[in-house]
Amino acid sequence: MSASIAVSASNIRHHYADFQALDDISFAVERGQTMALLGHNGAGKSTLIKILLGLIKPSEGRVNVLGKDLSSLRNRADLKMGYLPENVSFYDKLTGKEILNYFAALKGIGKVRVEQLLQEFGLEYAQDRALKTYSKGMKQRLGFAQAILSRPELLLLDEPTVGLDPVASKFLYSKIDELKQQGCGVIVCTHELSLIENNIDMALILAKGKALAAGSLSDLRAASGLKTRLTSPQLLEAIALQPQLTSMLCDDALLLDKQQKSAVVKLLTNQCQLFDFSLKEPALAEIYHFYMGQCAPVVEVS
Ligand SMILES: Nc1ncnc2c1ncn2[C@@H]1O[C@H](COP(=O)(O)OP(=O)(O)OP(=O)(O)O)[C@@H](O)[C@H]1O
Repeated sequence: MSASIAVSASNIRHHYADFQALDDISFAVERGQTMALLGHNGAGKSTLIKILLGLIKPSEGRVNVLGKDLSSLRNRADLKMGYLPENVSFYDKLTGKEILNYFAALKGIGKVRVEQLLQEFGLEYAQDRALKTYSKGMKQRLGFAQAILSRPELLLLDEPTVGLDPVASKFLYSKIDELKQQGCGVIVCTHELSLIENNIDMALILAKGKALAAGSLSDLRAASGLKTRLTSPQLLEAIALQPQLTSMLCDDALLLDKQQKSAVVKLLTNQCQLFDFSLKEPALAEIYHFYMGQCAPVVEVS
């Protein structure tokens, strides 16, 4: 196992009684990389997170966290792993500082780190207030501070920005980026595709317990065959000069596959003197919907 791998899962299967929640899931996240864990409700994301945390044992398969095989590990607490659950819920009569001090004591971490985090997350002013007086964003920042108390080398985040305003979300992603730069591997489970798009290196898309796709964003984009959109205010004039482009026109854009892209850009700049154009690669949401469309419809049973 390479030392650069933060977490890897090999051929994970899990069933609850006779229901198969995960079917042959494999992936690896390197240190310094962020992987988005995506999928519909009930796809198996939380089950996978619980397996990575060692909270449930997979029916089959192996998990390696920071170079250690989870199944043979005696004390999971020794692993430098942080976790932010979907709904941060701490005892709300305690103050922010008491909560962090409580977790710090459990993990054998000194109070200086708590003070540093309260300051870093802009919670110093509210540190002596009971949690019940905190806003959603403040609770989330406190939850995130708790998750990184032990300076984790692997961080698992379940819907870290749900319900947060854009500034608060940006702040959390800037913190995630700092951790990445320090070599932390990060897995983010989220439905907020447009928000996470610029903050991830790879994605694992689950549907009904199976991996529909896994890899870097550019690999997923290429494998999907989704096209790049080229738009320009002078597009119609250019097409009048180069009528062979008409077949690529859809609505107000040229839809280009990987092979066509550089040839068309060359044609537009050299032959049509068109320099005012923009290229838009398929967004993560389009890629996600493309792969979801490959599997049979997901029926949600309540
Ligand atoms: N303890 C359990 N016992 C039986 N079935 C379970 C249990 N936990 C989860 N499941 C089932 O396993 C499947 C996957 O659930 P999981 O919570 O992992 O999905 P998810 O992708 O996290 O969904 P969501 O996005 O809604 O949180 C679902 O069909 C769920 O009903």
